[in-house]
Amino acid sequence: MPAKTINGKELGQKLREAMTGEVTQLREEGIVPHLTVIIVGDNPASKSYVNGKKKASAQTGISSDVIEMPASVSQEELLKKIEELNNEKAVHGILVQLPLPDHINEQLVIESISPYKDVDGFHPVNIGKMMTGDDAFLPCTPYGIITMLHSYNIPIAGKHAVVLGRSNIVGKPVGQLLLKENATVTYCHSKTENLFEYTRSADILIAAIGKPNMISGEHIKDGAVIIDVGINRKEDGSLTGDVDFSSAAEKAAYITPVPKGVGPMTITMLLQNTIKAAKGLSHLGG
Ligand SMILES: Nc1nc2c(c(=O)[nH]1)N[C@@H](CN(C=O)c1ccc(C(=O)N[C@@H](CCC(=O)O)C(=O)O)cc1)CN2
Repeated sequence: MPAKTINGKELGQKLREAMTGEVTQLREEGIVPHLTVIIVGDNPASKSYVNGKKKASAQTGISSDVIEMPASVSQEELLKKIEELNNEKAVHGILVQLPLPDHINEQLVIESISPYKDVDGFHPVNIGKMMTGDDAFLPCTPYGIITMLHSYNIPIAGKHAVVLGRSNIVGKPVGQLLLKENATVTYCHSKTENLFEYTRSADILIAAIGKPNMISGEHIKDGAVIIDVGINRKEDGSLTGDVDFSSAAEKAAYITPVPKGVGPMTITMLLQNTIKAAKGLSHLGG
């Protein structure tokens, strides 16, 4: 039987509608959740993601603004702006769109954002809390993936989850979140030998390697759950994932498409984190 498609666009939309109620409630209490996004340079993909964040915020009743800085901005100037936003009471969430130009130390920038306003969930304090299972801002893409699995009632406990990729923003954290849900987790990466032996043993396969169509039906187990995090742009401008959708869908039980799979969930979970930040900071008197 062909796989069920996990529609991240539809699910994201449904969750955003539910969030509208939460935001209305906060506004009635005098708290207007506010997200500030900083974008450096003019990478077209980054611009389009930032636009998506702005639109989705407005749709949910979250106020937002975008600070555009030229690619030539100094690291010092960027850090100074973040410091100002850390001290601005009306700003609940701060997000610096990645990637940054080469002359800027990305990790330093991430660490300069207050952990209370780190709605991307990239700050080491939030990463550490996520690892220990404490309350934290979760990185949006991994958070979106776990939300998808829960929403489709896909069992995780006891399953073999194989994560392809070890980036700080997707691979490493999604493995941790799956472990927290009692999956047995294997990380694979560019140096993994006999990679397809692992992919074929996965009950849940997370493909986050950035190689178009690297995984196809022959590389997966019957009845597996396939989560495709790859966003690869083809020459004609269209998008393709790390998974060859049609051959994988013949064998899988569930599969996410690209587009309309994981991507829209990333933005949805950012909104959820911004609401959380607004609630948390208001309790701290901010
Ligand atoms: N500060 C951050 N930078 C980046 C993050 C992040 O979470 N925080 N993630 C990615 C980019 N990203 C969000 O910023 C993102 C990527 C893709 C989508 C999305 O909805 N994709 C659509 C397709 C859109 C298109 O046509 O290009 C989909 O998959 O359906 C949303 C957000 C790197 N940087």
